[in-house]
Amino acid sequence: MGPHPAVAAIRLAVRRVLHDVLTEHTRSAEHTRHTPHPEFAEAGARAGRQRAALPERPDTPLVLVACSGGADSMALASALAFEAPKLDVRAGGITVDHGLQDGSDTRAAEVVDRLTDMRLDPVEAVAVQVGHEGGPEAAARDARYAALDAAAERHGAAAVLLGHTRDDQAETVLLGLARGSGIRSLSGMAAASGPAGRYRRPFLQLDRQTARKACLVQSLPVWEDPHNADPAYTRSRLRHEGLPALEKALGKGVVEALARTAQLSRDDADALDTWAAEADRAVRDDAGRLECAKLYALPPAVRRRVLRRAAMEAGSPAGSLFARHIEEVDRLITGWRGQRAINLPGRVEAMRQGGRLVIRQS
Ligand SMILES: Nc1ncnc2c1ncn2[C@@H]1O[C@H](COP(=O)(O)OP(=O)(O)OP(=O)(O)O)[C@@H](O)[C@H]1O
Repeated sequence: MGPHPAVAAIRLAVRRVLHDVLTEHTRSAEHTRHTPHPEFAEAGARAGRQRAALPERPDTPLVLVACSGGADSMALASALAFEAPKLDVRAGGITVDHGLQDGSDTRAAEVVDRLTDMRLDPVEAVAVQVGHEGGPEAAARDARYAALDAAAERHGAAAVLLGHTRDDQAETVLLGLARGSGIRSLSGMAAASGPAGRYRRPFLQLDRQTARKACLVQSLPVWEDPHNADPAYTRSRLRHEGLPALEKALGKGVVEALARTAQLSRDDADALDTWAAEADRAVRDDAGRLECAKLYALPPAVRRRVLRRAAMEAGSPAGSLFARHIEEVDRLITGWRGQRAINLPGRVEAMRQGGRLVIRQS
């Protein structure tokens, strides 16, 4: 008898990602072998040789699972532990202790024990200090990713797996929708993100229920994060009140539809970004200044992206540059009536000078 369908589903999802990681690892190992490091190349050329010996990369890549001890990431860890040895991939695990609840260190130690029992190696608990910037959720996330990045570097990991599910994706899409900031935020989380696509989300197409079921049938003890049920957190309210209400009103398929929206929006947003990068070159004069008449002729979605790029180039931080800022700059093009310079985050100002739009440090 084969594994329970839920277990088969989580394993398949992980196997697919491990295949990708392996393929990329092999490709980059080949590349490293055949492309001499600049220093070595120079020394080699001086010595009349084209290639210099380089330390070989280990042939078995390491994949780490980021595990909170919750159902999603425990299911992920179990699937990684099962699939990795079959593919000649090394598998390890990291749990982050945010230090936000009493006994969080004990819990982190328990997660370490469970991952070790699954024969993952290396396994590590990392304690972090959570600041306040951007609110409690954002601060914890920033601290967590910083710790995961550091762990990945320290261990030379080829990838770090995260347990986000289709339900998490649906929540992210709804949060983006409610922010009113365009299709990039509707595109939710990417299957691969972070430095060199380090973070992978094998369960992005899988529902949370399947991950839970897989833990249940494998008798994996899971920890319920009290924050996940805490109505003080926006995401928690969405999970426990918002989405169930939507499902009641619109039917059960809404989570799947929202996740599909994420994928479609991502493709659209990527296309528009590419288009905007091309338009950016086309709307500049010989001195590289933005020409208002050419900007005016662009479709609004492309023009706003060109303006956003220009503001960021001038030093506006992406995180504080909102749709309303860009709309105001856009009115210098589409609704010109002699407005004054517009202040943007990061001490950047946008103004119209003759037929040109100038965006610069104020
Ligand atoms: N404390 C932590 N240590 C390590 N990884 C974490 C931690 N918290 C979250 N993660 C990673 O980020 C993913 C998303 O976490 P989040 O808390 O947003 O979702 P979740 O649905 O509650 O996941 P889980 O059931 O695995 O806790 C987790 O699946 C896990 O891979």
